[in-house]
Amino acid sequence: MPGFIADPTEIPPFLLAGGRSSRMGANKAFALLGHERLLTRIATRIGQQQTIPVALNADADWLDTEGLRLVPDTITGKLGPLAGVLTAMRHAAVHCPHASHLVTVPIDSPFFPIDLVARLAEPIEGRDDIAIAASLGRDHPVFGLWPVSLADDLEAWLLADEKRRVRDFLARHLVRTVDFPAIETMIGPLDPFFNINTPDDLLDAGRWLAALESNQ
Ligand SMILES: Nc1nc2c(ncn2[C@@H]2O[C@H](COP(=O)(O)OP(=O)(O)OP(=O)(O)O)[C@@H](O)[C@H]2O)c(=O)[nH]1
Ligand SMILES: [Mg+2]
Repeated sequence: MPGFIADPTEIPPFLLAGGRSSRMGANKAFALLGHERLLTRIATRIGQQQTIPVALNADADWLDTEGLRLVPDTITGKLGPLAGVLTAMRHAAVHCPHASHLVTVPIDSPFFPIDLVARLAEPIEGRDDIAIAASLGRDHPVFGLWPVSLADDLEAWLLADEKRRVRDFLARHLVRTVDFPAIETMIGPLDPFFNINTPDDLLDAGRWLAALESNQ
């Protein structure tokens, strides 16, 4: 029996790339993993699960969006990933008026599960429920299903809460956490939400990619 979300493939997807990449020292979206940019890899990976084109949440001055629709933050000041989530909510409300939820993925986690959206949708029971991913005992709220209905609440909270900790926002709402297992590889278990922040992380990601490719 389908749950509240009848067809997860119809959830609009947003790629969060509005950060500063300060630890990387250069825009992470254009970093190469294997022969591919992170932007290409992540957009393809989330896009192949969804029927609605991927929107790119990034700064308004990006010239190279690989054909993705650019959706800059609706509030200024680089207020963190939830500013991207708010932007996605506002965009979905206008452009996908039938969607109760949208899905976000960050620009820097190249190995996320391909059944991400279907699994996040399973526990949603109502229009105001949030679902986030977890693995190995850690939450990854940048991988989330977010209700369009929470836009005003999120905007008010972002403007009022100086710390803007994601977990403090989540504590105000009903959150379903979906746990994903590690991926077994020749060089050990890989966290599916392995996240690239630094040049060293990018090198590690290259090793994980090679290990995954030899799995196949
Ligand atoms: N829209 C938007 N997205 C953000 C913002 N800050 C971070 N993000 C995104 O949230 C995700 C996780 O952020 P981080 O891993 O800290 O990436 P980052 O902020 O670019 O990198 P650092 O500057 O090194 O912290 C990434 O996909 C970022 O692009 C923001 O102010 N606005
Ligand atoms: Mg950051």
